[in-house]
Amino acid sequence: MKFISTRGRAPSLSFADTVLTGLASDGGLYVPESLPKFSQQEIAEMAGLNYCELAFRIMWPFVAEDLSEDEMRGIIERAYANFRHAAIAPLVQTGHNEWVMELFQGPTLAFKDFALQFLGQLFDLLLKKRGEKVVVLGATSGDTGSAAIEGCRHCENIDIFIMHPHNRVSEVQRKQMTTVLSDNVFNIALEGNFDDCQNMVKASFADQSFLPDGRRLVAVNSINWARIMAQIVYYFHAALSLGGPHRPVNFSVPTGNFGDIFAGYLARGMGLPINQLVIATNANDILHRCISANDHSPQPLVHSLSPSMDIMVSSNFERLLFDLYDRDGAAVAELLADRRAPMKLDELALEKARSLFSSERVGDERTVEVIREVFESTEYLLDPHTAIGMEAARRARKSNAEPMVCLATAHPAKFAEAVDTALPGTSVPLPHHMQDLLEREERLQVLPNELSAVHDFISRALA
Ligand SMILES: Cc1ncc(COP(=O)(O)O)c(C=O)c1O
Ligand SMILES: N[C@@H](CCOP(=O)(O)O)C(=O)O
Repeated sequence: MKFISTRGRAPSLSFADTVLTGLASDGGLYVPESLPKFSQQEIAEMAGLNYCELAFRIMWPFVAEDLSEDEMRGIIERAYANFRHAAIAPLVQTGHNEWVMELFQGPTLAFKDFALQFLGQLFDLLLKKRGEKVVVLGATSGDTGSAAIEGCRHCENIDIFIMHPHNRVSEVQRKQMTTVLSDNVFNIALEGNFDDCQNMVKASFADQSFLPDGRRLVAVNSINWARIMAQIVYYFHAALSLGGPHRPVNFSVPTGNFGDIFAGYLARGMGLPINQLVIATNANDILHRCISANDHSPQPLVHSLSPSMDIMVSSNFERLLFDLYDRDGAAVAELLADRRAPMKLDELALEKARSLFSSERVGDERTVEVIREVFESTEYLLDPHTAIGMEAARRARKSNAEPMVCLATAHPAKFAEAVDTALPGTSVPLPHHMQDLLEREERLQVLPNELSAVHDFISRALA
C-alpha cells in the first residue's frame, strides 16, 4: 500500500517510510492511497477475537508490504503486554445503551498508549532493520508525551525530545514525563501553549538542518499515520462487543487534535456500521464551531479543566479536508495557505462534514457537574475529558435504541483538580506501578517560546 500527502505534492511512500517520515515534504499529512474495506461477513467473523488478533486483522492490509506476519504479531503482542486489563479496552455500562470504553488501561493511563506503545515497538523494529538512529520530536498537551516516552525509552536507536506547555499540564502528567531519567529522554517545558509546541514541531520537520550527523526527525504526534491506524482497532473492538456489524454502534469522542475521532471515521470507511460520530470539544471549540457554523476563526486558547484538549490548531482536520475536497491535494493546499481570512468550507464540503459528524461544546462548569452527577448516580468516576464526551453524547444522540460508546480517554487520577472541584475531598489513587510517582526525581528544561532556543537545546543535547 502506498501513502500520499494531503497537499498532493510530496512523493508517495511505503508504510515504513511514511512511519519514519512524519510530515510530508509539502507540509501535508500522509494518508493511505485507498482505504481497505471489510465486508459485513468479514467483520462478523472477527467477533470474539482477542484484542491483539483483532488489531492484527484490522491493521494488516496497511502494513502487509513492509512487515512479515510474525513481525507484525510480535509488535502487537509486545505493545499491549503491559495493559492492566485482560480486555485491553473494557466496556462499562453507564446507562441505557450507553457505554464507556476505558482506553486508559495502558501504562500511562490515557488512550495514547494504544498507538504509542505500538509505535515504539514498530520504530524499534524498523530502525534496527535499517541500522538507523533517529531523533523523535513531539509536542504534548499532557498525554502524548508520557505515552511516547514510555514507548521509546528502551529503543537504542532513538533520542526523544518532548515539548509540553510550561505549567499547563497536570502534576501527574508532568511527572509521568519528567521522572523518566533515561539518557535518551529529554523534556522541554516551553513558555507557550500547546499550539506553540505543535507549531515548533512542524517547523522543525520542515527544516531539519539543526540536527547533527545527518540524523532525521521522526514524529510521535498524530501527524504520524501509524498513530491513527492503531486507534482504528478499538472502534471495531467496541462495535463487535455490542452487536456490530449486525447493528450500528455510535461513538462520542473528546476531541482536540482530531486524531482519535478521525480513526473512528476511518473505521466507518472500512465497513464498520457507525451512524453517529460525535465531536466533543471543551471551550477551545474550533471544531464544534466549524461543523455547526462554518466558523474556523482561531480564538485565544482557554486554559480549561480538560487541559489535554486545550488545542486550537487541530492537525488531523487536514486529513478530513482532503476527503471533503474529493482528495484534491491542490484544493487543500490552497484552502490552508490562504491566510487573508479564516478558512471557510464551501457548501458541499460543509454539508458532507455535517453528514459525517455531530458536534457539541462543553465548558468547565458543565464538565464538573457531569463528573459529579455520574458519580452520584453510578459511582463511576469520569475524568474531565471523558465527561465532556459523555455530555456531548447525551445531547447529540439521535437514537436510544442504538448503543452509544463514550471514549474514556484518560484515567481520572491524572486530573486531580477537576475531580476535586467536582467532588471536594475525593482523591483518586494512582495505579500500583505509579504509587511513588509524585516523589520521584524530575529532569526538565524550561525554554522560551523560540524555535532557535529549542533547536540549540536539541543540538547541544545530541552533541
Ligand atoms: C485525555 C485526552 N482526551 C482527548 C484528547 C483529544 O484527542 P485527539 O487529539 O486525538 O482529538 C486528548 C489529546 O488530544 C487527550 O489527551
Ligand atoms: N492531547 C494530546 C495533544 C497531542 O495530540 P496528538 O494526538 O497529535 O499527539 C496530548 O496529550 O499531548
